[in-house]
Amino acid sequence: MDGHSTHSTAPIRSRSSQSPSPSHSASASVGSSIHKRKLASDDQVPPFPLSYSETRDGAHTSNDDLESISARGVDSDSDEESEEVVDEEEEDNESMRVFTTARLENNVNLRNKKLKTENSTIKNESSNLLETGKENRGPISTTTGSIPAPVNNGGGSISGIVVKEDTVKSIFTENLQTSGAYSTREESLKKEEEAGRLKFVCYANDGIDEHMIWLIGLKNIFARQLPNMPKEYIVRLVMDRSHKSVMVIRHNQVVGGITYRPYISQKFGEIAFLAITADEQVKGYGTRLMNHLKQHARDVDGLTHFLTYADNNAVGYFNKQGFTKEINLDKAIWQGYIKDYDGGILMECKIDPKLPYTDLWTMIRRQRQAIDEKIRELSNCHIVYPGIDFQKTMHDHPDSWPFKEPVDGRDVPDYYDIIKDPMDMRTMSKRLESEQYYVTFEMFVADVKRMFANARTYNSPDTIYYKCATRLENFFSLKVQTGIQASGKVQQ
Ligand SMILES: CC(=O)SCCNC(=O)CCNC(=O)[C@H](O)C(C)(C)COP(=O)(O)OP(=O)(O)OC[C@H]1O[C@@H](n2cnc3c(N)ncnc32)[C@H](O)[C@@H]1OP(=O)(O)O
Repeated sequence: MDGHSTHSTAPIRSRSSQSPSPSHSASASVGSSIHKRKLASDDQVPPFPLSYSETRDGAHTSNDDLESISARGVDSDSDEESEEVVDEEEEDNESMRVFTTARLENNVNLRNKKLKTENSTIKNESSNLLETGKENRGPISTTTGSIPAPVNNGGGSISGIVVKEDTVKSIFTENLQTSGAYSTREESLKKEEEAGRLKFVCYANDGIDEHMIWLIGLKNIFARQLPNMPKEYIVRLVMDRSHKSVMVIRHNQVVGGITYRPYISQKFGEIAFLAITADEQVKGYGTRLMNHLKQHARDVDGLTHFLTYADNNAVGYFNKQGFTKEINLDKAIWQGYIKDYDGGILMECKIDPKLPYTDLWTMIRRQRQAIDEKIRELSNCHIVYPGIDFQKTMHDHPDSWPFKEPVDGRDVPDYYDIIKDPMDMRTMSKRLESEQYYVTFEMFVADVKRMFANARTYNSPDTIYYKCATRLENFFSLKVQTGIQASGKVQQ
């Protein structure tokens, strides 16, 4: 089904006007980076559809599913004025309880047993939260079961394009220097993926128990990281069958994800929610997640663009992921399909038809290497000269004694009247030791030449000072010449 008719009759995409409950504000202390945006205030709370409603891309959403997953009705939450964080956690537990009851009661005992263990992971996570005020602290020791790897049924595990590994250096510090933080983080996360410790999966509400558990985990992260967003609304979109969620799973725990709605016929997707759990932010997960999302949305959904209302605080992150405030996508394609948020800025990202998003870092590294090679062809800036040992070269020479210290104006009263730009070896030593002053070899040579020129300006040719200056300068020039020739040989 296509067009706006569905939009007007089944407002699944509308966003509620529900003002954030105090519980959402209370949880603002939980995360290091809390999402401030909320739904536009003039919107109405969209009712759950009365029955299965067909969405534009043909997906179905069941009222019963949503209601059974949501712990409380929309009204109950919107009326509450003084909810505590504890209530929020209780709601999560309650949500899990209703979810498991609705979903799992018909399963065989063995299956139930297994899922109970899995649920205890999430429940333990909640109780852990009550104690620590933080979320998703990694695997919990009491957990004995593990959630089986999700099945790739078209939207499952996302794999990147394989790139030859031989160009990839493995030493972290070396990579940081040669490739920058982006590539280093991406490379290390890719290694985690290959080792099976990290995975990126994409699921919708497909009724498969394991997938539902992941989605509930993601919903919990959104609820805490986006405190101004009504939780029912989060549940609704995450569980809406026309939405998909790309999730980061580390050690079998959800640590973040993106929920988006692909508008297949219009070839664009709307990112509804995005969050990484507080403990794991700014470690590169958000970037890698976005790269997996782009690759999946392009290769599986056939999308060419993403739109999102980015929270003001997250605009910097979206910029770094290639989103701009300039919207190039024809308004007719998206207007009416996506919903305004207060405190959000509409941003767009064009998905490149060819880029290997999950292996961008190898491209960046290769481009960097190619540029380095070109610079080497065109300039000598990469050449590091062996260096001249200033102390040994000059200080030990028998003619250096007149130049070792600055001229004392008390001994030579008119010296500084005649020599306006004095120089001596002590001053040059200090400049050398600072490692800041002589940024080029030429600057060093200029100081040496000035020192000798000063000596010959102030003193007449028959003086010892004049003669010392000439002999020491000849010696120095010879050393420089020899040094340059030697470094030329080193390069060959
Ligand atoms: C549509 C929406 O849902 S908008 C709301 C977005 N979600 C939130 O704000 C919830 C709280 N925040 C989060 O969950 C996370 O911080 C995210 C999802 C925004 C980013 O995930 P992270 O894993 O922290 O991102 P990642 O580590 O990959 O950082 C990528 C880059 O973005 C920068 N960055 C991360 N978060 C932000 C931010 N809020 N503002 C500006 N820059 C940011 C990082 O410093 C890093 O920069 P670098 O590459 O120059 O070093």
